[in-house]
Amino acid sequence: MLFSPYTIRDVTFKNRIVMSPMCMYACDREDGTVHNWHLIHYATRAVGQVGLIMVEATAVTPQGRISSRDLGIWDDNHIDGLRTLTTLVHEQGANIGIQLAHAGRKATVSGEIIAPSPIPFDETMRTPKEMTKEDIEETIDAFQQGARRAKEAGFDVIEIHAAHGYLINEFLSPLTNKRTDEYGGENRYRFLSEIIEAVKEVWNGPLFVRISAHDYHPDGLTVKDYVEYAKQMKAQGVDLIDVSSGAVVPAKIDAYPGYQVPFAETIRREASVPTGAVGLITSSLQAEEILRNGRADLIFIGRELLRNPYWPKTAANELGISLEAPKPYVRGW
Ligand SMILES: Cc1cc2nc3c(=O)[nH]c(=O)nc-3n(C[C@H](O)[C@H](O)[C@H](O)COP(=O)(O)O)c2cc1C
Repeated sequence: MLFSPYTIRDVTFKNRIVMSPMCMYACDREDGTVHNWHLIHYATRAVGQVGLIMVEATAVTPQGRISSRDLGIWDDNHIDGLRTLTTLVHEQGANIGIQLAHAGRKATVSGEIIAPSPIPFDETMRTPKEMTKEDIEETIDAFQQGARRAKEAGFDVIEIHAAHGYLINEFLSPLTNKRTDEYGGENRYRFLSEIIEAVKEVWNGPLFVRISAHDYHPDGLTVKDYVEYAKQMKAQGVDLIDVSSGAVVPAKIDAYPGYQVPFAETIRREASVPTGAVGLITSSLQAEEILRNGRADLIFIGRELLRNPYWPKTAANELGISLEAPKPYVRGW
């Protein structure tokens, strides 16, 4: 299963292994352009036979960066570097996606930060400005422009980052969205819904959304709420939900191998939508179990792929599968 192809729309990934989006804070200037370092980092995982490389959270506005070293997609000047990246990864036989992101109240860049409501993340962070209707419209447009640039740069997949307490997640959760207008209360899903619509106007390829399926707070959301959100995403044409959890508010999370898989499984079963599982999945047998039991459709691997860019080869060896050598031919692969 782990090494069987998977097709979404017109794109077929050669296996079910996805490099989970991971910010590397590696831009050497503050303009968000791709650096040679990114080319080496991602292309190495493509040589390592990852099926789909998901590029890290990439900011749709300068103000939406987690840090000043984040990758950006807020300007047409970003397209060339991103196109070099997609070309290199394609040459090595992998698919490549990009995670479009806005950090909201968790942005650490200088200047004003924005959020649905003026509540800081914790006592160390600044109080964000409550977004006006105009801010909301501009941000939705920034996601659309980001999607257009991603298409021009040759990406195969777009993932909207709606997890980990960043801007979209802040709209979804009642802990961070105290608005009384049409984006609050019962309508906390509206902001994400309008972003999905805007992205789909310019993008008809595979569309993923990453969610945090649990707020780990007594007044926050749980996977039950996310099943309802997932049904709406599916109805809007989202192809796969990448299921993570937490970080809307500071919380202590009991993380153990595969701890988020039950969320991916529940959403897959109850919303009838493909899911990706992520979180301390480090062994091929664990990945096979998840896929064979229909708990998720794709396996997102994070830190294990930082430690071992050739993890798919390790996994294939464990499963007794021989992989085609990367090109040009690698002796002893
Ligand atoms: C250094 C680092 C950077 C990360 N950056 C992102 C990111 O840009 N977007 C995102 O959705 N998750 C991000 N994550 C979370 C990972 O994608 C993944 O969900 C998490 O590490 C759990 O998977 P793992 O146990 O396989 O590492 C990051 C994690 C790490 C360790």
